[in-house]
Amino acid sequence: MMADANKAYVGPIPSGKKIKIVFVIGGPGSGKGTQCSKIVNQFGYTHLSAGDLLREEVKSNTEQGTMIQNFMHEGKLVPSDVSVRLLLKAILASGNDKFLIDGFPRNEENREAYEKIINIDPEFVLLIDCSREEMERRILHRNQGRDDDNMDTIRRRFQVFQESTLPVIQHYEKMGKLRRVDGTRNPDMVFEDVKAIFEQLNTQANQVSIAQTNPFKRWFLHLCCGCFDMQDRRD
Ligand SMILES: Nc1ncnc2c1ncn2[C@@H]1O[C@H](COP(=O)(O)OP(=O)(O)O)[C@@H](O)[C@H]1O
Ligand SMILES: Nc1ccn([C@@H]2O[C@H](COP(=O)(O)OP(=O)(O)O)[C@@H](O)[C@H]2O)c(=O)n1
Repeated sequence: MMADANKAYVGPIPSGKKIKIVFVIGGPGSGKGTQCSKIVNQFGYTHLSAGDLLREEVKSNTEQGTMIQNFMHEGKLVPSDVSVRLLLKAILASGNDKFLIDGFPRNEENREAYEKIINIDPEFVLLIDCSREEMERRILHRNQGRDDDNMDTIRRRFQVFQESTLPVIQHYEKMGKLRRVDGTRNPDMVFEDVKAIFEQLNTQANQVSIAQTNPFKRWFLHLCCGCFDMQDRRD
């Protein structure tokens, strides 16, 4: 059988490599990319945008690129095994061990394909909430020359968000993994809330590693937390 370069085998991720994943989801134009670049600057994650990876693939002028372009032009979701394999390839190519996956999963099929192919439990799922009017206004002013930023395609993308992404949101909410921020405010204000969520994750991770590695520090931490507890009660 002829090897097809576009469907070349990728993966799996070496077991034993501890990788952190955070999904960033929200409607089109909610500010996912904008917040991701702030998170990258402050917390050292690698930003992987499913949409950007697909747009890169379109530029390759392959049969797969043309297929992707047709889906994106209509505002439809590209088949999940394509987007998941692009994500896997990008994770493997990066030296980093923590990733923001932006614009993914967008439907249950995306989520299931991810669980089958990559299967790294996300630390949490950041949802950027924004009103439709505000998202529409932002997209129409985005001015990045994207051929899907036109009124007909935007309508279809909103419909996909309502019908296909909401079940994914509900899934992670049930699992206690959803962290929701109000994205209608200005980018710095939104980031204040986003930052607090990531800081909380760091604090939890530090406490776990201290507790695992050093019994004296564990005792000290316990003592401090006890003191802070008492302080709180006094206030
Ligand atoms: N909080 C915000 N307030 C106003 N404009 C914003 C905000 N966040 C992003 N934008 C602008 O809105 C447009 C869409 O943002 P972007 O981050 O590309 O959204 P998404 O990745 O969710 O599609 C961009 O032009 C961006 O500069
Ligand atoms: N998981 C994904 C993400 C994006 N896409 C495609 O990429 C398009 C643009 O997604 P994007 O995340 O770059 O942009 P926004 O729609 O969020 O503004 C979507 O409308 C889909 O056609 C996809 O098929 N599957």
